[in-house]
Amino acid sequence: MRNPRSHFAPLAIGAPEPLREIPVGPMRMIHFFDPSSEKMLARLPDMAASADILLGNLEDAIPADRKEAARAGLVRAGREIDLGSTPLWTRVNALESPWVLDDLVTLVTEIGSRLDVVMVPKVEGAWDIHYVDRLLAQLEARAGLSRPILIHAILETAQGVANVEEIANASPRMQGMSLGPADLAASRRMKTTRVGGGHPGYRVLGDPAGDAARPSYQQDLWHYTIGRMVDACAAAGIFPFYGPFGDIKDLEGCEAQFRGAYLMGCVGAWSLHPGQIAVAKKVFSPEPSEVAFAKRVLEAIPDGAGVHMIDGKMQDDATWKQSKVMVDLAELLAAKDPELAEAYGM
Ligand SMILES: CC(=O)SCCNC(=O)CCNC(=O)[C@H](O)C(C)(C)COP(=O)(O)OP(=O)(O)OC[C@H]1O[C@@H](n2cnc3c(N)ncnc32)[C@H](O)[C@@H]1OP(=O)(O)O
Ligand SMILES: CC(=O)C(=O)O
Ligand SMILES: [Mg+2]
Repeated sequence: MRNPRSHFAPLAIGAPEPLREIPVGPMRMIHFFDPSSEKMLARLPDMAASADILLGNLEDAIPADRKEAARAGLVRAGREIDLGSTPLWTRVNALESPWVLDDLVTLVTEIGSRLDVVMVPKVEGAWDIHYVDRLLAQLEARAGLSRPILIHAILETAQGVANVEEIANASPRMQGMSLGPADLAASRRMKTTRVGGGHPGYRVLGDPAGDAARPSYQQDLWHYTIGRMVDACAAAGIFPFYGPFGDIKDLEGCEAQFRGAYLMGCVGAWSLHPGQIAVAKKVFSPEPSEVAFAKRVLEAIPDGAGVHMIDGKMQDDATWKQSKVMVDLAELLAAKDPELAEAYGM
């Protein structure tokens, strides 16, 4: 941990000042695209209009012989394609890989002023963030950038989960974290072959009750990790995200998995396919009826004090704060989405 007095000092002479607050905008989905694919690049303006965040992926899913093409495609996207105000992120290759140094040097030098966040895979501890932190500062200084590029860590190794709090607090550049259920499953030696979602074998069985069939319920394999991630992120003032749901055609399963994460405190999830954008939008935008109720609570207790009854339910300071979370999110989303503004009466 750095001396608190120097925590917000730039890590290289000439690098921009670290931010005190992480920028907040709609973050319901981080939409992944393959920048080595001409077809996906051609679709980017449409994707930018429908996704909250666009991410050019350079790591897993990009084959070794297309790594350089992907990097070059992302530079082109950042320079030449009009993405409006949609934030542009990247996922660079893993820190031990032969590509990551060129990923960082090229992207910061060529499109550093357009790039909002660098997602770092397989983060194991604060030392990984410190490495990227210092390197980004040096590159930002050389490129003359005026705004720091933020870091988003993927939580996808057992060691990373064990160190989740120190990762969340490793740098003022930390924007947030995503669950990486595929690599995490492998790292933990879980016996699954899926990318996120549940498993029919992971369930609890009710006690025998005579001849009646015993009730049985599937459980969420990711509950524990999401809980740890949400607490670590909230405590550090950064944002937790569910990661990918790999069964592209199972939109119902995707919705259920995203909803569990939303209810537990995640602000968004990844979309790997255009069909998942609508799912994330639906799940991570609060229900109009919940927003209406939350507004009633805020109006009933305008100074956040005392105790009240609304529809038979006790309301006090704590429910006022919950309602504020809901209404603040609704206002943020409504400011950019006329349909939601109407649904929320804002
Ligand atoms: C564990 C992890 O690390 S997850 C993160 C890494 N993985 C990724 O980034 C995967 C990103 N997604 C993809 O590559 C693709 O969506 C796939 C391979 C999963 C499925 O692709 P396809 O089989 O082409 O799907 P499908 O046929 O339904 O695609 C329909 C259209 O959407 C396009 N499309 C598919 N995915 C995307 C995307 N992520 N962004 C933009 N367009 C897309 C296809 O190119 C196709 O376009 P067309 O109609 O002009 O031909
Ligand atoms: C998200 C990711 O990279 C994983 O699940 O492995
Ligand atoms: Mg992974």
